[in-house]
Amino acid sequence: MGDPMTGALRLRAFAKVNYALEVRGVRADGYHDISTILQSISLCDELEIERSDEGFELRVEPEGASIGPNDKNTVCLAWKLLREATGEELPVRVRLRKSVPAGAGLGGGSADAAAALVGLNEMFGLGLGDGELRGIGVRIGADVPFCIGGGTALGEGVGEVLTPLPAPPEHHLVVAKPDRGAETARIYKAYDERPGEEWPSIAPALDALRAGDLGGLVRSLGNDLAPVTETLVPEVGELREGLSRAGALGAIMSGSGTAVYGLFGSEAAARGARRGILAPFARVCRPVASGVEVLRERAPSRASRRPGG
Ligand SMILES: C[C@@](CO)(OP(=O)(O)O)[C@H](O)COP(=O)(O)OP(=O)(O)OC[C@H]1O[C@@H](n2ccc(N)nc2=O)[C@H](O)[C@@H]1O
Ligand SMILES: Nc1ncnc2c1ncn2[C@@H]1O[C@H](COP(=O)(O)OP(=O)(O)O)[C@@H](O)[C@H]1O
Repeated sequence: MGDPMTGALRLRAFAKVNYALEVRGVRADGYHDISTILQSISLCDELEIERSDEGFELRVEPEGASIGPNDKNTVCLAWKLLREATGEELPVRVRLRKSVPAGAGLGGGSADAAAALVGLNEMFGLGLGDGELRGIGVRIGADVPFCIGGGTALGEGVGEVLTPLPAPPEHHLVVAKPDRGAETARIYKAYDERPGEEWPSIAPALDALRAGDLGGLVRSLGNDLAPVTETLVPEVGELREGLSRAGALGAIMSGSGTAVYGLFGSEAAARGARRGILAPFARVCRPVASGVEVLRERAPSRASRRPGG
């Protein structure tokens, strides 16, 4: 449990990629049952949560980051749900520094919600376990439960039934995104309307991870949603081909897109390839073992302490 007197917390909220994603069927509520292998990556947003006297205040940086209104922000939704679940006031000011592009399939909004849940739980000494946080998180988005723990995991159900997997063999990624994004709901809907021709199964990717076989993982990268997004946003396919030409061992779209990533055996190879990628967003990343990292705790200033808090 965290120190209830903690005045401010800084957290990293790590993005994710999907090494493999298989859509298994549609449920009565319109959501899709999937099997997916999720991996946290070093690309991250940063949150600074500071105690205040009352209510909730959010400042998003850089200003003009097009992620919608503050009251719909996943950080605000996390705060509201946690307040409801615990009956505590949780007065805070949050600064959210975005680096993860939105509409990318990199789970940035989900990661921010996960970091807010973990941070508020710690700051206010709420004592909720990971299972309870995941139960709140799934009400914000299907990827939030994964982002709370992060690392490498198999996601089933709508992505919230999680089984930890071994960390992947060492590699680096170049993650790139065209200007246009994709809306997850629209991509799943277009998937339903599209005739057959699915990529077979995540099983070989699971075997490769369990065997620590990078070549096997590269050969079994796959995503049922990729052909759908690539039809709607042709730049996605062009970027994927660009990454392959630049020397990626394998390249595939993440989640519902429009980000694409390539796998490389070394950081030097990834950096070399990135220089040749003409995309508005292109970063070299590595896999990381957690979804949220608490960076440092600062002693509370007198002004920010609640009486008796
Ligand atoms: C495709 C994936 C793969 O990891 O990631 P992203 O591309 O979003 O990062 C996930 O399945 C997305 O998870 P997430 O983005 O959290 O989804 P949510 O906000 O819960 O849902 C947005 C919308 O997508 C559709 N949806 C989402 C998850 C799922 N298993 N089936 C669905 O049909 C629903 O129409 C839902 O209203
Ligand atoms: N903190 C947030 N960061 C990013 N997007 C957010 C956030 N809060 C709400 N959103 C909204 O959610 C949408 C999807 O979030 P995003 O991080 O892009 O997820 P995806 O992994 O589906 O690409 C965004 O386009 C934006 O409108």
